[in-house]
Amino acid sequence: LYRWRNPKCNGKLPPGSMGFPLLGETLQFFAPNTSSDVPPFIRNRVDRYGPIFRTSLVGRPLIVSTDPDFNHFIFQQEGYLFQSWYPSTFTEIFGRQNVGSLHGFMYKFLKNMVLHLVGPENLRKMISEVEAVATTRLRQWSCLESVELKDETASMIFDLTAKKLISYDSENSGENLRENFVAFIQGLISFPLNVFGTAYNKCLQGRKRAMRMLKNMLQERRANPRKEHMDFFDFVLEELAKDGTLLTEEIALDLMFVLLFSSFETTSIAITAAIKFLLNNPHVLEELTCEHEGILKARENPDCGLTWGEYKSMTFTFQFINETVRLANIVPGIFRKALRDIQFKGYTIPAGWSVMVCPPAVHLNPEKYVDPLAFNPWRWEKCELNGASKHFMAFGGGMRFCVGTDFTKLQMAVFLHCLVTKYRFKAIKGGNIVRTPGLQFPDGLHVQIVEK
Ligand code: HEM
Repeated sequence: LYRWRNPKCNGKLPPGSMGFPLLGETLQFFAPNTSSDVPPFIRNRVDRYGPIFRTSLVGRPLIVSTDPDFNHFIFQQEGYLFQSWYPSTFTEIFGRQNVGSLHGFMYKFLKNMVLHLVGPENLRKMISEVEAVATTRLRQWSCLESVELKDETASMIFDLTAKKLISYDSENSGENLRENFVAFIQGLISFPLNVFGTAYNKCLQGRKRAMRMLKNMLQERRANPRKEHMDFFDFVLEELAKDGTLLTEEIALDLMFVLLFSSFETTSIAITAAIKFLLNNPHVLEELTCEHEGILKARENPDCGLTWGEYKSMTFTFQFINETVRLANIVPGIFRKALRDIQFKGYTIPAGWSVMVCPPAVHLNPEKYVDPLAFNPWRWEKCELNGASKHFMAFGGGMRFCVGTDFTKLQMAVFLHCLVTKYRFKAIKGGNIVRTPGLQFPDGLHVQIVEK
């Protein structure tokens, strides 16, 4: 018990409690809460121990940071003192000595891939596609009494994203890839008890089935290769054919899984949260509608679709998006591992310990955001809206800054344009905030959408 509570350290550990042996403080950490504020687990410990504290989750020692300087340091030291987490298969395949170089390679591969597929050049071409999808979905939804917004937007965004990244077309596919992701997500940050019926078990099963589908798709593509590189599979097959590549089929499938997951779930939560904020703040809806109606009025040819110039002119919309992701805190924790003993502000973080940067604490800091729980897009007026800072990390920071940010913003802005110019909407039921340490969203928000 003494050793559990006082882990070995060549210096002074940050203060905190390691909880009970093995269990640590896992149960307290997983307790859901319904506030938009900093999770009570974090708030209570910051009050007691200060902005950097230690704890233990699911058997692993963890340092939690709400300190802007330490967060910044962690992001800047990516690959040197800290490393982000990737699915475990590659450690098993390669053994410990190669993990560093493989990790760097995987990161670059993933980043280049996303930039190829949904980077600036392709985004321009994508506007009309996103507009067409949003228009069709909204028309369908307006024929229904009400829609469960989170699920419907997730299905819309998944179709858009999976089509871009892996040419997956849900309508022409027998098995439903998204359903497997849903099972995976629901148990992603749950207590790791792998027995039939638990969320964790469903999560593992969902991942297994999704991986099997991706594997079949890759094999099909291998049998029918294409000349032009248009999606993730094309790039993977090219890389696999190279001599001396670090990529294996297994790693490629892992990356594909991570990418699909990190792209569609986040964006659909962001859109659902955006609508929830619009419902609660009619004056914001008014300003947003005004901006988008202005775009239509200024258009010379009313039959034309949205243009890149029009998209870039949506100043208030970009402020609105930033405020949405600040308050929604879609990614509640960003995890790293310390590669060696690290000294910071008099504390020592032992090598091998996990570190969690806590964006909600940063985004709800009253010293940086006046009245932090108020939804106020105007607070972003004249602020830099792209990139990250010590006080804004909804899309991460440093080397690992989200490569899908522009794609997400485009999808959100175009969807909002279609919504506010043609439809009215009202809440029918649900929509309370339910937060767990995993992904979080307004729970079961049903809205009715009617044509103007
Ligand atoms: C609202 C939407 C989104 C949010 C809030 C979000 C958030 C984040 C955050 C916080 C990180 C940093 C993770 C870390 O440092 O460990 C990240 C990285 C990343 N995101 Fe996003 N993201 C969003 C949308 C997307 C989309 C649409 C894509 C792909 C098309 C995407 C692909 C990625 C990739 C590839 C990384 C880098 C992963 C790595 O370096 O290991 N994200 N995102």
